[in-house]
Amino acid sequence: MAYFQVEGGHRLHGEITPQGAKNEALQILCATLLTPRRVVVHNVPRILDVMQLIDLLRAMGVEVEQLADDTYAFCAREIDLDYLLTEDYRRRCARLRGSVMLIGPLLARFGVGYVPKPGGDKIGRRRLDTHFIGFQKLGAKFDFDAAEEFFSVDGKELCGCYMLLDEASVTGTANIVMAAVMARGTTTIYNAACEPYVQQLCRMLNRMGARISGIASNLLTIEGVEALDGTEHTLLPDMIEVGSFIGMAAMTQSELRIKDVSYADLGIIPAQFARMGIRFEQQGDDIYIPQQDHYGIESFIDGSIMTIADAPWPGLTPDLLSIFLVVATQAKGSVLIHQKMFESRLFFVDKLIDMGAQVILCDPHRATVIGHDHRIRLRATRMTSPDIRAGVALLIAAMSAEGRSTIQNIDQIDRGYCNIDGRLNALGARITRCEECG
Ligand SMILES: CC(=O)N[C@H]1[C@@H](OP(=O)(O)OP(=O)(O)OC[C@H]2O[C@@H](n3ccc(=O)[nH]c3=O)[C@H](O)[C@@H]2O)O[C@H](CO)[C@@H](O)[C@@H]1O
Ligand SMILES: C=C(OP(=O)(O)O)C(=O)O
Repeated sequence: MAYFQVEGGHRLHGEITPQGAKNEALQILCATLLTPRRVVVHNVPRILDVMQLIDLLRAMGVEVEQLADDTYAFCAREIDLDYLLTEDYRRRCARLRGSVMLIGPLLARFGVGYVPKPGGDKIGRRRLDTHFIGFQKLGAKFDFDAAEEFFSVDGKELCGCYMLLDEASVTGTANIVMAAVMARGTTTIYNAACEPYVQQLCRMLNRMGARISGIASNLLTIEGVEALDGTEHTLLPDMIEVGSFIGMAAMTQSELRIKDVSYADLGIIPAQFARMGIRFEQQGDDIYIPQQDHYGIESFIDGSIMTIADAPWPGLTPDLLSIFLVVATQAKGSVLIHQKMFESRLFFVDKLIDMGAQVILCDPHRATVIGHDHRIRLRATRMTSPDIRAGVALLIAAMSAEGRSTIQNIDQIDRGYCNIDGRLNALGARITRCEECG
């Protein structure tokens, strides 16, 4: 199993371009199943989750052609529906969360969809009720084989309707939208997730001939059409990578330019880093972070300790809270990190505590961090990456620490960050990828 050895204490300098967005890529690649025509996707990140989904599509019968380093053409002329009942399909789906979004397009186009319990980060309960209640509202029959952990939906004639989602699930909204684009009549989805990646999906579907309005709001209206055409689509830069790099620059006291971030799509993320006291400038579509010896966390106006909490878009994405937490360990001041959506995502703080960080895990959802203001450095240690974002948070901690740290289970990091060691070493980091057990 591969691991990283990280020599801490080296400042970064230079510029870095974020990869295409992982979570958008997973939606967009699934949407290629909606048409027998060719769909070309640009800015595809070479990360484990995306490569595994591409392989899975290929195994289902999709013709996949790599046109350039980051550009792929997909043509789902024929799909082998029998393959969906094989052990190989189950095994591949179980490797990533995004596989759950195969079911909406399959249902729309072929009247059936199957998916085993999808993979992804083990960060707490990750229910799929929203997805399947939505399909049922459209008229599909739903079955869950609890012993096999296998979901099936069946519905040859989907019918548009009004639905109020029980939660603004990101993949749930994407899945239901994809199922509804070719349903008969009009579907209205209230309490829809509206983050930029869902917006991007809806815009791509409209370019393919779908009729979706209300994009960027939580009320989507979809008028069903007979069939969809091919298109070309470019993925947005990954906002979680952008946030990870802002945090990394602050924590390692580095000067960094993050190129082409699509600033308008970052929502509240820059403002939240500013509240941590991190200075940066928007320059064109870049974010420039000057070298800073100290950053001080703001208090609330009434003087109380600030809370950084996640919320459905346009609130702060839960995927950045691990980064905020690690950055706070070297800030001046205190902050409460409140991870509301996932209940098992903060346990990695034990490792930060081993490294000398002042963190109190109040309960599985909340941690209080008292920053060292760079007066005490973290100590290197040996750790394991429990999930993709905690993995990068630990990498940031190791890069700022005194001495040489080891991070195991880096497959978790590779799931979502493309060649992270190579790209950071080009900026002055000292990360060595080792292939055997360390
Ligand atoms: C492949 C992919 O795109 N994964 C992302 C997607 O996962 P995913 O689509 O699986 O996440 P959901 O949006 O369904 O829900 C995330 C968690 O938040 C809870 N929840 C959600 C909405 C809400 O209004 N209230 C609430 O409590 C859910 O119960 C669940 O525990 O969105 C998550 C939330 O941004 C991100 O962390 C994941 O990186
Ligand atoms: C939770 C995440 O991913 P996934 O939904 O793919 O597990 C993430 O990207 O932070």
